[in-house]
Amino acid sequence: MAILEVNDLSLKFGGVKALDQVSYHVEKGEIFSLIGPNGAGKTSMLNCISGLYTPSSGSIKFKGQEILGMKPYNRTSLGISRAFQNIALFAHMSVLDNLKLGRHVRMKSGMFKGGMYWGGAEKEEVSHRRSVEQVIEFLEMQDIRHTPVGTLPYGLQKRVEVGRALALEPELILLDEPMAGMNSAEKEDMARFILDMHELNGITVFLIEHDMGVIMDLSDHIAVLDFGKRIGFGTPEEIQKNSEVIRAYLGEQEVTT
Ligand SMILES: Nc1ncnc2c1ncn2[C@@H]1O[C@H](COP(=O)(O)OP(=O)(O)OP(=O)(O)O)[C@@H](O)[C@H]1O
Repeated sequence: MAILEVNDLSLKFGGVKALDQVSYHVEKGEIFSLIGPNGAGKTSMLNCISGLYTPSSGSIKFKGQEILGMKPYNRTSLGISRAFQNIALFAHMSVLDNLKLGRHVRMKSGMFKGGMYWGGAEKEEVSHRRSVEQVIEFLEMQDIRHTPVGTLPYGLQKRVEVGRALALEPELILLDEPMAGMNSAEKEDMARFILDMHELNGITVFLIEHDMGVIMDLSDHIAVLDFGKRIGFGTPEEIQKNSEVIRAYLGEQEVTT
């Protein structure tokens, strides 16, 4: 069953077609990757799914429901969360507080509502805490729980950014280059976390990544963009044999699977 269906999606910036009638679908429970050269439209696609950009035409359905026109926080409530390419955390706050705040600002009771319905807010606080603790354990961040995020090495900051999205308990997690700038040990850890979130927690993973070894190893299906157009869609084997993809992108990449 498709958890996400993107149909004929187009997005324009002035004369630039960032996305040009792109269609594909993501199966529930799979690891799906979107690849392509710099400027191909990958981040723009994530921005359309998470609600930061409004496409000029087309449709995006999550679990059969049209989500275009919905506010980003409503998409989060439905079960979509996102880790940003450029880390979107509060540098002076601890890992724990960043994860808690991530949930507070994106989930039901705001501070005002919390003050009015104390019982509800208290229950919610307990559920925030439980979810955040689970994420800290899952991503092996116990040792750094009280460390200000800004003092952590880059690879760990990326891990906290992924944790912030995971703490929202998504059904679909959007990961924008979660391994960019990491060394190979950090990449291996992140690849393991991605596999575990998918295998142990049944989360559907939507991944943007430039490391083709990682992509070919992890993905169930891949879509390829070039200048805003979809030039390939299939399994890693099919994508590696696709002559248009090889010409536009893979030819210049090192694929070590
Ligand atoms: N807010 C914006 N305003 C104007 N143009 C934009 C905006 N966002 C993206 N674009 C343009 O849309 C096209 C696609 O950019 P996008 O960032 O989505 O590509 P990408 O595949 O994610 O690239 P990269 O791999 O470098 O992150 C580019 O031509 C880019 O300049």
